[in-house]
Amino acid sequence: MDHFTLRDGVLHAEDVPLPAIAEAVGTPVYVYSRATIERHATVFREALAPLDDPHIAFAVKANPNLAVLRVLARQGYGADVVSGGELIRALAAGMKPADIVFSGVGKTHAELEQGLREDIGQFNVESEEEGYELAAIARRAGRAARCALRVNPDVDARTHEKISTGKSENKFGVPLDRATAIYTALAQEDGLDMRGIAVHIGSQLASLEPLEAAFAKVGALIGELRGAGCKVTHADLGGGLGVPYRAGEALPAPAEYGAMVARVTKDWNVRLMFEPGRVIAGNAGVLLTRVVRVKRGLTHPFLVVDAAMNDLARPALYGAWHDFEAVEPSGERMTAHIVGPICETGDTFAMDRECDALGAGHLAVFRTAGAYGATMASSYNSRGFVAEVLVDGDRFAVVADRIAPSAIMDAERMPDWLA
Ligand SMILES: Cc1ncc(COP(=O)(O)O)c(C=O)c1O
Ligand SMILES: N[C@@H](CCCC[NH3+])C(=O)O
Repeated sequence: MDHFTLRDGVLHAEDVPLPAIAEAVGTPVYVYSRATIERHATVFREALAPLDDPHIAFAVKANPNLAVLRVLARQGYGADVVSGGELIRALAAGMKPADIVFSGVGKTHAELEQGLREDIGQFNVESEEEGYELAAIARRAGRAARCALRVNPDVDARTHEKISTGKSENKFGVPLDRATAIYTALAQEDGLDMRGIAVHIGSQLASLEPLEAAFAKVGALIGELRGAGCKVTHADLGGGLGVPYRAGEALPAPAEYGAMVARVTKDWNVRLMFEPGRVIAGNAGVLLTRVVRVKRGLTHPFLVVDAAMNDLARPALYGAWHDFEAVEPSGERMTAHIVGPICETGDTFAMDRECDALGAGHLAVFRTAGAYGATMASSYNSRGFVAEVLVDGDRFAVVADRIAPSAIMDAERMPDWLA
């Protein structure tokens, strides 16, 4: 359930009519609902109630907006970060260093130093090479970095190939059959406190089976590691739960996920950690856009909207579906190609889509845009960066300014030799 509903024929975010936001901030603009974020945070936490003191780290990549992170920090959430930039954001939003997990296959030397300096809770080490580099940095600082070893369980997550991370051909983690040797070797390093295993097989998972298969392999590995004399006190089970992108789509509920995790991990005797992203933020946001014009097409009209692939990349990147609705539906329907203004055919949100009838100047939303939306924006075609708004009851605030093309140009320099 989300808090974007029609009231008196006008789509609202909580108690705020979306036309009021378009009027005040312009379009395109992302609109997030605080109540929905909090509800999802609560639902996910409650789904893990059968577990003993789970640690939940929001995957910052899904929505790194500072205000969104602050809402989650107040819910007791930590952060899963994958860059120095995300680490700075999580700290700025009020997340405690101890509640931060640093994932990522390409942490630079500087990022490893930064994580250590901030004394973050855990590094999810993705290779033997990274482990030795981190150990050397930590030793020099007279410290021991708390680490989990991320394993690649070679499980097909049955999601889009570009967001699948747990197959042996994917770059993430170390192969399971080498994990015990690597863990044992890294555990000898003075600079490392090897304390657990991490796994994350992909995003937008529509079924629990691949997760269960991956977790079962982690369970066996934990047994093997302990048999080899290693300490294992933590297991990070990543994120990945899918969300409905189409009204009525059935996906595993967080409670089913929690029950499965409790069943599979009951004898592990570790502190479990989680890195949910999309399931918290996805349906907590919409992208509000205005129809620029309706252009006659061969089969159907083109609805040219003022949002584009630079604002919401998922349809262009993954062929992803986002429900599209009028803000003030007339009751009439149409079939249209929904496109942005960018000079690429890929700047297409939907082809042959049946939707509310819309005309030039009308407002509409792409739903389920709260995760992997604004965070993946670019300024392609010199369009500037999209604005973001957070709604809280009957009030709203701009939580990210629209960055104008001229401001982006300000960061560019003309070399002397072209002056
Ligand atoms: C390491 C890691 N953790 C967590 C996530 C969050 O995934 P999701 O948004 O699907 O929950 C991702 C993204 O897939 C990831 O790569
Ligand atoms: N960007 C992807 C998700 C990537 C998950 C990152 N590990 C999407 O929009 O679906």
